[in-house]
Amino acid sequence: MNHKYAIGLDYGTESGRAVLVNLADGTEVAEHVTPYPHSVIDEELPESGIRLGYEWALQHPSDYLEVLKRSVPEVMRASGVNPADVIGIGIDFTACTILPIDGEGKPLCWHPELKDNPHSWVKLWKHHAAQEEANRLNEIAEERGETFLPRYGGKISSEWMIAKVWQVLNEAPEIYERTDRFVEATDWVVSQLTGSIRRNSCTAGYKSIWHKQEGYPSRDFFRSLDPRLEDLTETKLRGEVVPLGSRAGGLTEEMAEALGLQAGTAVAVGNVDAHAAVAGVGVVTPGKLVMAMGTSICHMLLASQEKSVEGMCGVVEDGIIPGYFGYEAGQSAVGDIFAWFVEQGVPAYVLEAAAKENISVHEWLEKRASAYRPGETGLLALDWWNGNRSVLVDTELSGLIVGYSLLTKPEEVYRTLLEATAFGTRKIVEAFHDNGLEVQELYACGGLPQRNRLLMQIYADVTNREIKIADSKQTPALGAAMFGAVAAGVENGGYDSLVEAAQNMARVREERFKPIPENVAVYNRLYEEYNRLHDYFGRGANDVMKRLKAIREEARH
Ligand SMILES: Nc1ncnc2c1ncn2[C@@H]1O[C@H](COP(=O)(O)OP(=O)(O)O)[C@@H](O)[C@H]1O
Ligand SMILES: O=C(CO)[C@@H](O)[C@@H](O)COP(=O)(O)O
Repeated sequence: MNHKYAIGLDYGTESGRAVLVNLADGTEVAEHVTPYPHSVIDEELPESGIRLGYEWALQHPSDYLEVLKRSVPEVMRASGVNPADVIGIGIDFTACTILPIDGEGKPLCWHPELKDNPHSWVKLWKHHAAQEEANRLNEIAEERGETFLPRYGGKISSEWMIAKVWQVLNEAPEIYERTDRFVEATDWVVSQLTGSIRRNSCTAGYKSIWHKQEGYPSRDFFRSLDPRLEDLTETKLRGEVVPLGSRAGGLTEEMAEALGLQAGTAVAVGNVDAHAAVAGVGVVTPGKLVMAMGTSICHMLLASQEKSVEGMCGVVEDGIIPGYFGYEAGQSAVGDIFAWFVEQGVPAYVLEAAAKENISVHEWLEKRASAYRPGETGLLALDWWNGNRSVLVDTELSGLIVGYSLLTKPEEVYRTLLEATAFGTRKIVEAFHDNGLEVQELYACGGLPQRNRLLMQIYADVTNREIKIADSKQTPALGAAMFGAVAAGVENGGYDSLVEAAQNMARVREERFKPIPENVAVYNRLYEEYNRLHDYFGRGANDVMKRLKAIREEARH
């Protein structure tokens, strides 16, 4: 039998990977990861060493091309598959990760005369320096009674397109002026493959306030933000918005040669990592919440109706799986918090003990932390090390741990951080469920479920729900490959619809994490305490976290 294949390209926060997938059953035939040579640029610009502000997070667009040029030929070489049998390519990316480009599609930071200006670079999803713009945008939208606000849980995030673009305008008007278009990185990479820019409906909907029926907010709204933004959507955000699952174009001759594929191979319109993962775990119906668990968590849910839910990131028609309203919520740091603790918070004896046992520090801490019963540490944390995405939508909030004593051990703190992120997820699950969007079961994918069993048991206990785990280690890439297969179409050996692709290609593991009743009971009590802290520090009763940030800013200048 002559098998057909698609390549899924998954662009994460630290690295990008290519996965070659057999379209008959979703088998991942070969995969290759390329760490971004410049990683996350959050302290100083490459070469010039120009210092960046506190909440900045940039990337180098050349790193994205490096992923294509290293990882695609590598999966082709390793698999030995004939390029003629690779019929589609799909891409998923972190979002909202944006860059300013010139009229030829070239990133502004590639221009020697602009590269020393930090605003000419890619702003990564976790760039949080546009909070002032986001606050102002939300105030104005609320005053004007803008109807788009409820679709975004009442607040537009500083992580998203309009706040980031407005920051460029405020702080570097010359860069704004030179920008022909601001584009999502996912659309830019697709344009590098096909030769033309097509904006995808997913990032347009979730991150750029675009609506299938209503389009972008009015000129009047943008003028009320800043008269210079009045024509933003017709100029620097211009471009047809194309539904997810469509074909963006065919691979150019030049790219085909560089990647070892055939020119004309179907390329799907860009997608978001977490969103591609929903198809990747085979969820194509309502009631199943998918958690893409990595440096952050994105929570995705399908429904047949549009409802308002506090603090959700957005509801977009056809935004995840065509035919449904797709809901997204999230936590802006999860694995990142554990990484922070491992890198900054553990004493030397832990590092030595882990090295002696030949396991990672995470594994060492997990093993020790597993010996504790829920509640036994006496500690409780608020998981806001990178602000709060849902349900408070406030990047100015920060982390907190209560209950330290002279006896507190590193593994207890680690366990507390795992638990805090689980409480953050429960808050999101309840926000959906209490607003009439039922959440019956949880599906988990991403790097964390594969690496930390204690974490997954805690999530099952805290949410009191069974969790199914994706079989694939590369679920977003598998999902992206499905979009590639749909872009190619059944006539080329692909699929007619995403539902069909998911039915044939997606898998979850047999093993499930089930809630343990006695743990659930203790976590219910701890969650009440979490909720009290959450509302006290997060809803204005005590803005100490914001005051501390303001004092820090003053001290730094
Ligand atoms: N054993 C572990 N337990 C908990 N977290 C871990 C473990 N190993 C790695 N991590 C965290 O996983 C995160 C990376 O997740 P991954 O899904 O691979 O990346 P991304 O979110 O960039 O796609 C990092 O933040 C890291 O701290
Ligand atoms: O916000 C989104 C999607 O909307 C993510 O791209 C962002 O949180 C980054 O995800 P990762 O943690 O890198 O998987």
